[in-house]
Amino acid sequence: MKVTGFELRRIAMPLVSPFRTSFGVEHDRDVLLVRAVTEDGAEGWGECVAMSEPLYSSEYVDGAAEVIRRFLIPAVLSLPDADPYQVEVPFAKIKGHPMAKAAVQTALLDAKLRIAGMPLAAHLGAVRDRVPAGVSVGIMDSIPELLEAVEGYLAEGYLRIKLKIQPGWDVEPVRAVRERFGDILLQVDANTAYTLADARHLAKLDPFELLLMEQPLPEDDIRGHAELAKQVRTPICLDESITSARAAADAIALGATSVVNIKPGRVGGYLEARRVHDVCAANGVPVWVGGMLETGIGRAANVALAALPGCVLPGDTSASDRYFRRDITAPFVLADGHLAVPTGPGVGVDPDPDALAEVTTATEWIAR
Ligand SMILES: CSCC[C@@H](NC(=O)CCC(=O)O)C(=O)O
Ligand SMILES: [Mg+2]
Repeated sequence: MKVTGFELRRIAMPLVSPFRTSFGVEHDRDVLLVRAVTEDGAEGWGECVAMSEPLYSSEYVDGAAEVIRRFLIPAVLSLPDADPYQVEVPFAKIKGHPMAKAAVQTALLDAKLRIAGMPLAAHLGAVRDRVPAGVSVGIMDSIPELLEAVEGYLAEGYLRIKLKIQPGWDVEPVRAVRERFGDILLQVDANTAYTLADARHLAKLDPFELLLMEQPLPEDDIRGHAELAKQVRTPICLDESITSARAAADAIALGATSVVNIKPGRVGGYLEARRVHDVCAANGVPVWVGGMLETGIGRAANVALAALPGCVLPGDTSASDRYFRRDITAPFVLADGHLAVPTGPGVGVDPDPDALAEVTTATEWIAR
């Protein structure tokens, strides 16, 4: 596949409501989209999930754009065949920047699959045509406000609730949700906000029968998570720590995780995400697909990934209106608590030109 060039397009997507986590509050998404254009006029899209600031991980959107512009696109254009599998060879020489790599690789994968007329879901090995939807609920100013938000999401049909937690906002909100809504599927995500010294406190979550406790400790504290897993009954689920299939294998072998949140941007793309899925499946570790507040482009690809056999838990694959008043693609809409897996070739969705124009803040074309 010969690529003539790439478009880097920045879009500003306001959130329908602030989204608060242990590392900050998001009011809008400054998103970098990558569009690959091939010699015979095909195109493919990839969404870079890096946030505006390096708070979830070390990547941030301006930095990702620079790495894509200066290093990743030249690496692709230097290849005789801009194949998404082949670009992993030169990309491996460039240290880090998985979200930037994922955006470029996904644009190439989308183009390749559109040319072949193959849906991404089929290419990845999907076994379902719809996936159960969970929803991530941010830290709120009060318990009543939290209960109102959870009630709304349950009424919309979400099949699993995830609560963001941090020191000072953990046991009580979980207790309140459990007491109000009974035995719903419920889990928490700390985004690395605790230390091993908090083990006895985190064990206070055990009576609430949570599905999992996501990334309680810093992303590089694998030993700490293995120790914490011996002190709490709630299953530990790693997110930020799982940067590759090898990292997943190591964390599982060391007893640091018994569930894994798969995020293609965090591991460098959908091909590595499938490898993480396969390593976890081989070890009997359940996985689910996480989210980075993606637009319909990234959401479509995540829903395809969530249809793989090892994805046995609802993911953070919510409807478009969880975050956006208007998506840049046809919106993903909840149906009986599920999202339909796109059936079109590639990621299976296309940006609506008018919607895209409305939110575009910058665009640049980078050619051979
Ligand atoms: C701005 S927080 C992004 C990372 C966070 N993502 C979510 O909570 C789900 C977001 C979504 O629904 O896309 C996580 O650590 O899992
Ligand atoms: Mg998380």
